[in-house]
Amino acid sequence: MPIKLKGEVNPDLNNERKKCSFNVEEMARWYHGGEKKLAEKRQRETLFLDDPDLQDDIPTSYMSHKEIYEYGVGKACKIFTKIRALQEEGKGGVDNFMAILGGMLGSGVLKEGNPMAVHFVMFLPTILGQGTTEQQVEWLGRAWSMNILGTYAQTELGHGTFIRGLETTATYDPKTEEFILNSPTITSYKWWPGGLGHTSNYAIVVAQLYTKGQCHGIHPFIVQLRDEETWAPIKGKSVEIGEIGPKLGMKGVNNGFLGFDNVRIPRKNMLMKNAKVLEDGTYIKAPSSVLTYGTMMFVRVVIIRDMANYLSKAVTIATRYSAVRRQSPIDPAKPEVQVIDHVTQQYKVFPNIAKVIIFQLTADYIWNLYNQVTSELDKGQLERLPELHAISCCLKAVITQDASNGVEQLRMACGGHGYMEASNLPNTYGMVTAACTYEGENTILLLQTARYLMKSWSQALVGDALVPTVEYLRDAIKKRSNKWDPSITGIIKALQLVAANKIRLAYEHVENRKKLGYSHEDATNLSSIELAQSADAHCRAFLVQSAYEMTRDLESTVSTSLATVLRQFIELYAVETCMKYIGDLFRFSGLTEDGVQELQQRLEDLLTKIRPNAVGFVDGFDIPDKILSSALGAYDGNVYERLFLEAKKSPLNQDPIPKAFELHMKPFMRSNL
Ligand SMILES: CCCCCCCCCCCCCCCCCCCCCCCC(=O)SCCNC(=O)CCNC(=O)[C@H](O)C(C)(C)COP(=O)(O)OP(=O)(O)OC[C@H]1O[C@@H](n2cnc3c(N)ncnc32)[C@H](O)[C@@H]1OP(=O)(O)O
Ligand SMILES: Cc1cc2nc3c(=O)[nH]c(=O)nc-3n(C[C@H](O)[C@H](O)[C@H](O)COP(=O)(O)OP(=O)(O)OC[C@H]3O[C@@H](n4cnc5c(N)ncnc54)[C@H](O)[C@@H]3O)c2cc1C
Repeated sequence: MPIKLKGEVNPDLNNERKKCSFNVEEMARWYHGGEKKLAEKRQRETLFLDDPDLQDDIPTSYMSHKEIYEYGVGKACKIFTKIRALQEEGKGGVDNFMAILGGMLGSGVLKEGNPMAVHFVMFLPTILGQGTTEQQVEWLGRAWSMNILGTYAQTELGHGTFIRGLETTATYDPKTEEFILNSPTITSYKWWPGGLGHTSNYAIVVAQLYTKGQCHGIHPFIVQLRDEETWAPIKGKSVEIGEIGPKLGMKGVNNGFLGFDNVRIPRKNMLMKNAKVLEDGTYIKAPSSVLTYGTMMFVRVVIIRDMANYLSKAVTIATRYSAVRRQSPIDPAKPEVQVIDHVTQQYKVFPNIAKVIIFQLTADYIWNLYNQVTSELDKGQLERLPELHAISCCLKAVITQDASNGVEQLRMACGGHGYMEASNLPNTYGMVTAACTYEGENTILLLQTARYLMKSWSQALVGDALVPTVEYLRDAIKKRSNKWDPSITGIIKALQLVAANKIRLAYEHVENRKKLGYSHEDATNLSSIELAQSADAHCRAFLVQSAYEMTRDLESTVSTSLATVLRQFIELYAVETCMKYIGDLFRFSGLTEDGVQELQQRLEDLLTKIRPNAVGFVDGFDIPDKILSSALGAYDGNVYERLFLEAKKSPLNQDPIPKAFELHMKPFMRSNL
């Protein structure tokens, strides 16, 4: 019997949708920032997803490495042609880029990643944030219209995290008013930049600046890599360039390597909004050396929404599949149940739905804070930069880690079929887990936050004023333990108390080690497990608190029925966080055994309350099938038919007798007859 799609929605999914107690369209409006934004999102999606030129004729899974790249570049060009047209009509602006470059619409039209993404995510923002007005005039127009394509070349084969240790040199020659770029060692070769391999003809290169025989640390330079007409690497052998080879995921991103042999660039190509080199080689310092790190902060901030997007896709797939999949009766006398009725399955899936909401709210918070602080920086006010750096580092680390764990958990929640590429969960995992490493490896970002927390603790000890994100430390100094209070505000206080005590202990252990004669750096390294954990605890308390505060007036903005379900998810997030940190809560918050049992009961009650709304809730994320790209997660729930249709696409299934039979198996199987 030929397998066809039925054209009907799976009856179990139909029933789920009938059970939903709130209006899904209202949820979509709330989640996407209001009616206007939702309508724009849908228009944009229709424009891209219905374009015949942007359909996937062959799944990329069956393509070679080279084909994936060529196909990706072709699609990227089509995508940006459409974006250009929208710009010309005055539609969309930055929202279009946010959508098309990230894990929602972007991943729907280009599953293996976009080889031109770093052009918009880092090349342009670096020129904007670190170039002078003249440099912006010179470069931004051509870059914005994509007449040149750039990347951000910072990481080297030998150094990614410790960027002060980068080895590429840019030595100023006052005679010609040029910088000479060199890669003195194999470890100094640039390694990793997205699109560097074959897709960019310019790069922001981060290199050690030498002038008048002195090193002034790392600075950004605009360097041409390829001829604009022929695309040949410039000046014969002086630039060595290529791509680094296959990776776990992001297979279409064309990450590259790059080496310099006496490559000369004009003085004006050093980005000089902050530090400067004058004609005679005189170096003028920036108001703060960390301003060079600004682009990294920008990307850490935008990654948060990207993680919410990827997780929302994974959890939509797993929730719908869990409603369609029937396996094992609960009562042996009755039929097999939908797997979503197994409570352990609810525990795998629903907390991940909650995380999407929390991450989305956090993305709004951090984006607003980023915009406030950067507008202050433009006026020369640097006071709030350390706070933004501290909170963005731990949020990037915790949220990428949770999203990555979440996608993997959801893949497993789909059993064997989750392991199929046709589920789109393996590819989603590849995209998300990369974010745990890029833009600052997560452990070192937690340690950056911890560095700030140590300073904040010492300020709290002497009664100095504290910024809002660490204000709770002041109360914790007065009160080291608490009486357990199970309300949400009580949970927030308890999580803050855990964080504050972990910060205190890490601080005391660093200080004790210093008293034993260790240097500050060695004492810090010896205490770094506790330091990283204190930053993690700080971030988790922050996530619950900010979600609670950002939804304080929920009842006045949405219907009671939607507010009720949203509150259930926020409460589930808070309770699940407590259950994960139960040992810490016992240590520091006055939680008792009775309190734990109450939390367990509450967790189970919340799963039961959420159960009838789960499918409706993920429908409210409003993710079109073409973006989900999943046989398991499509709106109609025709899982088995779709899995079959996908399997039929395998090149091996195009011929009933495989070539390998005549070639290898037959001679082998008959050789011992
Ligand atoms: C016109 C333009 C429009 C464009 C529109 C387009 C919009 C696009 C939006 C699209 C959204 C789409 C979704 C996103 C999709 C994502 C796509 C994927 C792209 C992949 C990109 C990946 C790219 C990369 O990975 S680039 C390389 C990144 N590398 C790193 O992150 C390196 C990590 N290392 C470091 O950051 C540092 O080395 C560090 C911090 C670990 C240590 O540095 P250092 O040794 O100098 O510091 P310390 O001694 O520890 O500290 C000194 C001092 O500085 C403070 N500090 C450190 N960093 C910062 C900072 N960034 N900001 C502020 N302050 C900082 C630190 O706290 C210390 O302060 P003290 O006061 O002394 O304590
Ligand atoms: C998919 C992808 C895309 C990328 N795109 C770009 C790009 O466009 N441009 C670019 O310039 N780079 C890019 N990168 C590089 C990326 O930014 C680095 O890989 C990242 O910053 C981590 O650095 P590393 O690889 O040197 O790791 P390492 O620093 O070598 O980390 C190895 C281990 O050492 C630990 N470690 C290192 N230092 C410390 C410390 N101080 N304290 C405690 N532990 C420490 C880490 O925690 C980790 O466990 C990309 C990477 C990936 C995976």
